[in-house]
Amino acid sequence: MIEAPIYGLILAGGPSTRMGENKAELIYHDRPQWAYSAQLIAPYCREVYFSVRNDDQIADMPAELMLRDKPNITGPVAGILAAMESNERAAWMVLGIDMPGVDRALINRIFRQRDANKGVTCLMRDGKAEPLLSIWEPTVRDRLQKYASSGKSSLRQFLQQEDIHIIVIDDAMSYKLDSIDTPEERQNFLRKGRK
Ligand SMILES: Nc1nc2c(ncn2[C@@H]2O[C@H](COP(=O)(O)OP(=O)(O)OP(=O)(O)O)[C@@H](O)[C@H]2O)c(=O)[nH]1
Repeated sequence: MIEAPIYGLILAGGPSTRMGENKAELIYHDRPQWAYSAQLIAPYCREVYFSVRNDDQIADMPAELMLRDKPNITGPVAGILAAMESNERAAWMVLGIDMPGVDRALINRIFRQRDANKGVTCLMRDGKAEPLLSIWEPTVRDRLQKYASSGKSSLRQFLQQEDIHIIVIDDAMSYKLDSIDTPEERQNFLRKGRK
């Protein structure tokens, strides 16, 4: 089987309500998190795009790299579907914008252990699949479209009904996948590298 080429998708379309400022623009590693996330996955991807709800959401982000959400769908599903429909032959490596603990070792692991025969390759921690660091194959598109058009928007729920490839993360490393959603979690992360 010929594996689909991987493109990158940084999910950056959330309203960041709990943080109170756009999580994509926060500085963690000496640069805005959108730029850091893209640099992290770029070596594994043909191109990296940013998934946004509208064009003017994030300062300094190159407009030609923004992929707008599919209308009438809410949440990250709208971004993943828009990407899958923009290039139907691509596999998409998806990374949430609010996971500053994700490092090259984790990206390398999912890339190397990808199973393109399954619809989605996903990391798992604490017994749960983590949809915000995952690889989506083109074969899953139709089912995701149907799922979204029935009004559902939970990525985790979608993954539960799919035959996915799971990569289990060691308990000691699972904190790296934490999303940093509040100012308090951010302060902790900046102080001690975890929330
Ligand atoms: N493209 C796109 N990405 C989204 C959308 N909603 C959330 N995301 C992304 O999905 C990831 C997880 O988002 P959440 O933490 O659930 O939501 P959030 O807006 O970031 O934060 P809250 O408003 O505080 O819940 C982040 O990378 C978000 O940028 C959306 O409607 N469109």
